[in-house]
Amino acid sequence: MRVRGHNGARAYSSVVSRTPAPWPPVPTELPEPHPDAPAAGTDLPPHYAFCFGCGDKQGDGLHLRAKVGGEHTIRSRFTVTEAHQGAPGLAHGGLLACAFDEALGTTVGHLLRKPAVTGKLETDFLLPVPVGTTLVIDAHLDGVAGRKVYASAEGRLGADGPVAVRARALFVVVELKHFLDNGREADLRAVAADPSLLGSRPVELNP
Ligand SMILES: CCCCCCCC/C=C\CCCCCCCC(=O)SCCNC(=O)CCNC(=O)[C@H](O)C(C)(C)COP(=O)(O)OP(=O)(O)OC[C@H]1O[C@@H](n2cnc3c(N)ncnc32)[C@H](O)[C@@H]1OP(=O)(O)O
Repeated sequence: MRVRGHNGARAYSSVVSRTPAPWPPVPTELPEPHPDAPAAGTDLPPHYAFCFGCGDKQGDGLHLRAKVGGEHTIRSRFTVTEAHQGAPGLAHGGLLACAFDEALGTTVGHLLRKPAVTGKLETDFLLPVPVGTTLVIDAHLDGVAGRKVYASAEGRLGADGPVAVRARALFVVVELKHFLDNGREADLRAVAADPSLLGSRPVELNP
């Protein structure tokens, strides 16, 4: 969207501007790591076996794998397959956004040890990502303001390659009730019957 400033000069809304808005957009605090947060170097299990981002039981999913980097960072990887194409031989942008949603959500969930959902997700696609590429995503917890959690990430074409995608997101901390009230009953029952479907959430689900 193009808008005009008070002086008549052309200005662009943040939707199309390449000049990043201040981030985080509100004053935040960076919390101490949660005492139960996994240590640096820990390989994280998929959080849900049927998750499109990380689940083992989701055939054409992204199968993202994550490892804790430091107090406020997690590194994730996924390899683009033929099932992830948008244009011939190139990753679909929406699937890349999904990978960042997963990588950022994993960072928030594991480092804060609180359930949170994506409220807003913004992506900058800087380079095409070919099929066969392993995208290496470094995600950072940037700050917390009440229930709002801000996180950002950059994804490289291989560990030492150029940055192809950047993302910034707002997650909102929710009660577990959010999932119980809104999830499909059959899926909640399946999880209650087989808690191993949830990789890292030691809670009882008894719908
Ligand atoms: C014991 C636990 C242990 C944990 C262990 C962790 C291991 C797990 C590891 C891994 C985790 C998973 C990784 C998965 C990653 C993928 C995640 C997804 O894709 S989630 C699916 C997509 N997202 C949705 O479906 C949300 C749908 N939206 C909603 O349900 C609501 O809108 C919700 C909850 C986001 C907010 O609703 P309200 O009624 O609760 O709260 P309101 O007051 O509206 O918002 C709270 C604050 O946030 C701001 N806000 C909300 N949405 C906003 C937006 N889009 N833009 C800007 N601000 C927003 C509001 O302005 C408000 O701010 P003010 O407190 O007033 O300052």
